[in-house]
Amino acid sequence: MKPSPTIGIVGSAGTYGRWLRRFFSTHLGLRVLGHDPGDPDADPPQALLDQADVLLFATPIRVTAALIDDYVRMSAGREAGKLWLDITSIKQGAVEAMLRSRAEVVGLHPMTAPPKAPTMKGRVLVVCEARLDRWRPWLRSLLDALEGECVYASAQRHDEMMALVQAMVHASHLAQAGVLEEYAARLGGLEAIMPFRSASFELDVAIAARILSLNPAIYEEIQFGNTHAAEVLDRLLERLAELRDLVRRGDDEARARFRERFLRSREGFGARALAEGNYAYERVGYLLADLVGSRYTSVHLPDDRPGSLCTLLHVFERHGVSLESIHSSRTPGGEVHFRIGFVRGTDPAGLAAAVEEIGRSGIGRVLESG
Ligand SMILES: NC(=O)c1ccc[n+]([C@@H]2O[C@H](COP(=O)([O-])OP(=O)(O)OC[C@H]3O[C@@H](n4cnc5c(N)ncnc54)[C@H](O)[C@@H]3O)[C@@H](O)[C@H]2O)c1
Ligand SMILES: O=C(O)C(=O)C[C@]1(C(=O)O)C=C[C@@H](O)C=C1
Repeated sequence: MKPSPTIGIVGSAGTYGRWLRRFFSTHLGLRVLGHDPGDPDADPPQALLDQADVLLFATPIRVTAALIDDYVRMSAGREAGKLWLDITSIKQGAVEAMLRSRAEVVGLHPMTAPPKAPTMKGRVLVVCEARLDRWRPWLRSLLDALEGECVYASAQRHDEMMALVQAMVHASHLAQAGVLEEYAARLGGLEAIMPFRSASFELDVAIAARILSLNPAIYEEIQFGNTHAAEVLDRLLERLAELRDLVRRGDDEARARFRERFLRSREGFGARALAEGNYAYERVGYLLADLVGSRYTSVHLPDDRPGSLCTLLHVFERHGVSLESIHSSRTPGGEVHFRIGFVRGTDPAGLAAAVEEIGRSGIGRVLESG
């Protein structure tokens, strides 16, 4: 095992492949080779098999196990002593295929689309250690550098969990999106419904929109490629059908049954999960409320040093502008920015002067102001 291994990424031109290439080369300073039929300048598979100490598969779920089998055949034993990784959303097929090689094998699953940030800080990363020995210290250093919240599981347990965490969640939101589409003609589309939103509705629509915006092949495969998904969908459908039947019946007995069968889930959740979930919801609710506030300024601070936020806030203080909220986020390009909300009745002239000073002095770059 080398301290600075060469990385080979299969699927290097894909959404995650590109993020990983940047992570390994820029963040870790490692040499990276990549193969992808979508990139005419990519390295041939043989170069990866010859030169890469760590081979990582970041390819479409549906083809990954068969592709790994091809690499096992092409590698013909050269992989002994090396480390093979994959990031497929369904782990059993890919991990079993990698185990047919002679390499050490770890399956990874980032529980997020590629972040705008350079690492996985704050995101969950599932780690399936299938055959790990000499590469263990390097894997540890990789996981540390990724800064994700690691959870360890066998590939089978991962897939069982994902039937709940992904297949059920995606299916429920895709079903909601379909119902909203059906009602759209009568009610005037989502634009007509949104003004009536609750925070729950807004979040559910955001989740559906997120799913519908990302790679459709991933969402298809998470339903069709996870052998545990159909059973979870059966359970979900049974619950919904039972609820529908009770609501149609509508008598006191049906209501009592609803309370017992549905609202009693609070006991199953347990006091702690209820309290934590409820608190998380409230925090997100405040965040959503802050983000729709119409008096705000979004500022990127180019000078990443202690005290630069304080300097920015002093500008508002000097111009007599009171802040109501402040949140950090990232632009689609990945730049950290602060969205600052102002109290009702803020003097527009004072605010304009503060915004002007921030831009002119170079303290920050004003991205948006409302
Ligand atoms: N995007 C996400 O949100 C996300 C999150 C977690 C895990 N994943 C997993 O990451 C993997 C890649 O997802 P993605 O979103 O980057 O998909 P993608 O479609 O953007 O990228 C896949 C890449 O694989 C390439 N490819 C196809 N066949 C190949 C072959 N024979 N050899 C080499 N490359 C080949 C494609 O040309 C493409 O560039 C999937 O297994 C997915 O489950 C994705
Ligand atoms: O949209 C996101 O950032 C996601 O979390 C994507 C998501 C998910 O919806 O579960 C989708 C596929 C990946 O396997 C991991 C996570």
